[in-house]
Formats: sequence, structure tokens, C-alpha cells
Amino acid sequence: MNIKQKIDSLNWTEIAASLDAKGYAQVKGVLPHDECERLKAAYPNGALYRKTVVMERHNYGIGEYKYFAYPLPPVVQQLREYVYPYLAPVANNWMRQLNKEHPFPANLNELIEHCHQHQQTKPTALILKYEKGGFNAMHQDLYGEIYFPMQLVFILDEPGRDYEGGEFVLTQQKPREQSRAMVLKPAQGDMLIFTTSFRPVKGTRGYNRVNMKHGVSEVTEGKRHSMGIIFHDAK
Ligand SMILES: O=C(O)CCC(=O)C(=O)O
Ligand SMILES: [Fe+2]
Repeated sequence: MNIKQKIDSLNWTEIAASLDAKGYAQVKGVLPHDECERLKAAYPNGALYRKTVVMERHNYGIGEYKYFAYPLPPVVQQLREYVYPYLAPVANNWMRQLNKEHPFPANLNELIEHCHQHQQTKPTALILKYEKGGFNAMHQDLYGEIYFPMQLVFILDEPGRDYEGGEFVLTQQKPREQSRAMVLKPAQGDMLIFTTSFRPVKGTRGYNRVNMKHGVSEVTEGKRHSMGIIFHDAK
């Protein structure tokens, strides 16, 4: 099965229901083992990236990440392009529930064009590496005025074999409530889809905007790599 067939074969009804109910979906076994290993092996290949960020220098956590340059590696481009059309209707439904205008276009090219018109021209797909003691502080990935409200993370290492700890953590902050944490333990090749910053939650009088952040708990052994796909471009 190629990547297009794999994405098309996923149960998008179930995924959309999970996104609506919880603000995230964990989709098992999307990236084959070999593809995960190839992406990891290419981490040192400087020609693929536009920028390296050492997380501790910015108090983002402990670890390192690199933003891919355009043109993105084919597998990254394909995942970004093929997943997007399935998420646009979910995002548009969220926007309607929160009374926001400007529906998102049906395909990625149009979204990227829209970003470019707003001086957001830099690719945001990235690969992250955490070693023992590494973590990613709770955050949101907004890169400008234009943003798509959901993003992807692919786990490139196998927990229990390649690393320990390093869970994917989401926190949800409802107005006037303490924040609530959700902890995911994805396997190598799993795809996480989650809200970039907010989601609608039904209240007694319509839908309320609830803020969410994501991060990674401490890696206690080994190394953990992940690949993130954000759909909007950055300024
Ligand atoms: O390493 C992870 O699982 C999280 C990465 C992340 O924060 C992102 O891709 O936006
Ligand atoms: Fe992030």
C-alpha cells in the first residue's frame, strides 16, 4: 500500500468523531517501520533543513528540532497533502460552532497560497530529537495570522525498545477550571492528530472555545524522534 492508499483507507469517520469529542485522535500504524527509520537516519543531513532549534536556549524544553526546507522530502509532502482534505471539513465545522468566518479551503495548495499572501512562506514541518532527560514544554504552534487548527505528529521510535518515558501530553484549559491532562503512549509509526490551540466544547448555551496545549514528558531512557506536520507556513 502506498501512502495515498494508506491515508485513504483510514476510518475518517471515527477519527473525526474522536477529534470532535476529545480534540485529538491516535491513529495506529500509519508510517511503515522503514519510513520511520529513513526519516531518523536523515536527521544529520543538513541539506534537508532550513533551521535548527536547540530547545534549552529558548526554554522550550530539552532537545533539538529542525525545520525541513522546501521542497519537503516526498513522504512529508505527501502526508501533509493527503491528510489535509480529510481535516478541512472537521476544522470548518469547529469554526462554524465557534461563529468564526473564513472557512478553510478544501485542499492544501489553496491554504499555502493564502499563507503566502500573508507573508507566511516558510515550511513548518519538523523533526524532533530528545535524548535521555529531554522533554518538550507545553506549548501551541502558531506561526502567524493564518493558522489551521489541527496538526500531526508521527512517532519515529518504539517506546519500550528505543526509549522510556517521553509520553505525548495534552492539556485542556476550560474557562474558570483547572487544566486537565491527557497522556498518550503512541507506538512507532502512529499518527497523532490534535488541535493546535483550541477546540469547541458544547456547553449549556452553545459551544465554548477551550484552549489546548501539547508537549512531551521527560524521556527517561534512550532517544525519541518524532516528525511534526503543521499545515500553515510560518512568517
Ligand atoms: O515530539 C512530539 O511528540 C511533539 C512535537 C511537537 O510539539 C510538534 O510537532 O509540534
Ligand atoms: Fe508542537
